Amino acid sequence: MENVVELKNVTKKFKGFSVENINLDVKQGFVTGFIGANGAGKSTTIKMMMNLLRPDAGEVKLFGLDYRTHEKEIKERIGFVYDGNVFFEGLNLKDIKRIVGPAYKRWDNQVFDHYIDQFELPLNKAIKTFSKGMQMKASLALALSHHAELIIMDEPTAGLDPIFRRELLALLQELMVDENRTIFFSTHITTDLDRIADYITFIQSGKIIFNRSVHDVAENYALVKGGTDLLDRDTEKFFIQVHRAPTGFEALTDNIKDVQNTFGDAVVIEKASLEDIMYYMKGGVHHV
Ligand SMILES: Nc1ncnc2c1ncn2[C@@H]1O[C@H](COP(=O)(O)OP(=O)(O)OP(=O)(O)O)[C@@H](O)[C@H]1O
Repeated sequence: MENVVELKNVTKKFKGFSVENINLDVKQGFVTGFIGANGAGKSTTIKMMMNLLRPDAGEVKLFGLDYRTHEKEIKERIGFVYDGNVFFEGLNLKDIKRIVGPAYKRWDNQVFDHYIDQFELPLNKAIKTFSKGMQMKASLALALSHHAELIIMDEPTAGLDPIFRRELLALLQELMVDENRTIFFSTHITTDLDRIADYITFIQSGKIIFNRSVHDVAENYALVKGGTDLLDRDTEKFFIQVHRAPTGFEALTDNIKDVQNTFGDAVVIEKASLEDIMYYMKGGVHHV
């Protein structure tokens, strides 16, 4: 299986925060969702993928190529969507089409017009008058109009109303009919990922905790509920984090087999959602 993005031992240090020694492969032909708490390092990682930030150490490769020698070729093949305003504020979409289009070899006016129409965006109004959601749509229309193989998005659903959010997810699914296409996007709305993601990358405090298929995540993690009398030094080792309440405990495990063998019917084992996993792993992964 080919990787369209490869980060090898990538480190970026800021004052008070660093992305440490990240290794991350993004697989071609799949949708990967990038999750993590506020300030976990998602945007920093994405910026390094886009060469908007240079790592202090390590290697960043897109399509097996290095930005130092193939920047233009790499950028031709990526569609980038992010929250910040990428456009000159005074310009309208007609101007932007005229300016951005010729910069790409595979720019397709017809596709651009199609999305502008579908997203109901005005061509003649200055971008600065657009709402946040409209700006995101405009950014998306531009990213989709040059037949990009890899779509990288930093929180594309932020600021979108629930209806358009669903439409966007349906659109992304349609795009994936092209088997060579890859989508990598960060989000806080983990239910978006239930709909379309094949892989989940989870970052916490600048470290990649896992990069696994949705199936693997579902198979490996579970929520366990039971009476606190079941907990002792030995049994607590099965859990990543335990929350105690007067009515009993609730815990996340990545060791479902041992939990089943030890507790049998004395506990309830439930599917852990991505939110559950993020919540219980907050503050670091440590077996209690
Ligand atoms: N240019 C910079 N200079 C100094 N610190 C920075 C810089 N860019 C990011 N940081 C810090 O790095 C940390 C990670 O930020 P980042 O934007 O990557 O997080 P994130 O996971 O995208 O968060 P959010 O979900 O809130 O968007 C934060 O503590 C932020 O303050």
